[in-house]
Amino acid sequence: MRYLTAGESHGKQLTTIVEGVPAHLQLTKEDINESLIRRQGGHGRGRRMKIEKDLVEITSGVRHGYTLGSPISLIITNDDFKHWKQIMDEEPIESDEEIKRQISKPRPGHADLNGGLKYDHRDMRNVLERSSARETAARVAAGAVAKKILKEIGVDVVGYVKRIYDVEADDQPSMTFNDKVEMSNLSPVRTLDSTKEKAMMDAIDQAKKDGDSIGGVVEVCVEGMPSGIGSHVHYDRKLDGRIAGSVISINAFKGVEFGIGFEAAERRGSETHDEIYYNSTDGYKRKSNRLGGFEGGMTTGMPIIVKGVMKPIPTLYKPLQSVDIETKEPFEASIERSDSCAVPAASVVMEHIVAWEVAQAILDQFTSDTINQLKDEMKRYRERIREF
Ligand SMILES: Cc1cc2nc3c(=O)[nH]c(=O)nc-3n(C[C@H](O)[C@H](O)[C@H](O)COP(=O)(O)O)c2cc1C
Ligand SMILES: C=C(O[C@@H]1CC(C(=O)O)=C[C@@H](OP(=O)(O)O)[C@H]1O)C(=O)O
Repeated sequence: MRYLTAGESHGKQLTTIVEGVPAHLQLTKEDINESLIRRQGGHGRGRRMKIEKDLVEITSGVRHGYTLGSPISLIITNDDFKHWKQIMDEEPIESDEEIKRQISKPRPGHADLNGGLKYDHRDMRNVLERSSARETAARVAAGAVAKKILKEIGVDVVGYVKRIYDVEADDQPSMTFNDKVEMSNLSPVRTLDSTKEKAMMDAIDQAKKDGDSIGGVVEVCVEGMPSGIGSHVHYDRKLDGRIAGSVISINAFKGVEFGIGFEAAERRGSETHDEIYYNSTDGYKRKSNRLGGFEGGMTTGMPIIVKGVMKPIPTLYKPLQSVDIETKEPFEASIERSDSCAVPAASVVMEHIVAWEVAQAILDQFTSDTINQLKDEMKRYRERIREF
């Protein structure tokens, strides 16, 4: 299974093409819209999210509510396009006024300067339109399809906010999967403790008031995975590696860890590894899950627990220093609108990105022309490893 996305932030639409989805999977636009709407939520978003109402149109690959096995194309319209028609027009530039609107002032923390240098775009709008995290809506649409496949084989994925700036969400060892699902319902930030929710929102509001921005940590949990998904035999088949790369590819994500992650550096081996036991009902199990569900690039059968850290949003009302590429003179970047914190929204993005990687690894491993073939193969595999 693979996917491609296309679309500029203020262009007409975002397009996702998903290829390799098993036939006969029940899929409606509502399945995808639920995810898209969640991604638009969260405290700290700017004015753009008031303009957009992300709803998908399925234009191929699905008929009468079921996948055909052919490529699925998904369209999300940018409602803001109506305000940008002239700026985003594909026709050649005609007026001097349009030339004057070109962006020659790269913003620190964005792709503007590097992309301008690489692609020889002196109008850096040609870079920022595609580097914008607007693209994550298209990726969430693909992830929503992946989540539908996973649901059929008893695998659930959920993402939630773990930390915003200096406020850590509760980390109760007794936290159930349902608690995590509860935390994933942004309203507009969700933790199990309303005082923490308020503290997170206060931190976001304070940063905004100061003309600044803040980041945080997102956690994703995958339940219901059998052991042995992924592979140790080649670097690019290691599922933890694929997930890590994919998480870092989310705009503004700077770090990733599985289970105890970086804390492993401060622990002894006896306090790090997950001991194995066996019982005939469950097969091979672990007494702990410190390594977040991975050994040797393959799943251990314990929940996958993966965290990603998001840097503070780079566009600030309190401007940062940069250089105008036309005059080579310093300037201070001023802005019209921006998110001040997008960690809650990013928790939805990361959930869908992890779901995609997990589903893709499963489809690589099992025959999956039809969803029933996949279900049968997974069932047989689960039985085999239980008795192994
Ligand atoms: C959901 C989401 C929303 C974002 N919103 C903004 C924003 O409003 N303003 C901004 O400057 N950056 C925003 N970003 C971050 C930038 O897209 C990102 O920092 C930039 O593309 C550079 O990529 P890099 O940080 O990965 O190097 C957002 C990121 C995500 C995931
Ligand atoms: C549009 C989305 O996020 C955008 C991501 C983004 C950026 O620079 O990454 C900048 C902002 O866009 P604009 O400049 O149009 O206000 C965000 O709103 C979205 O998440 O759908």
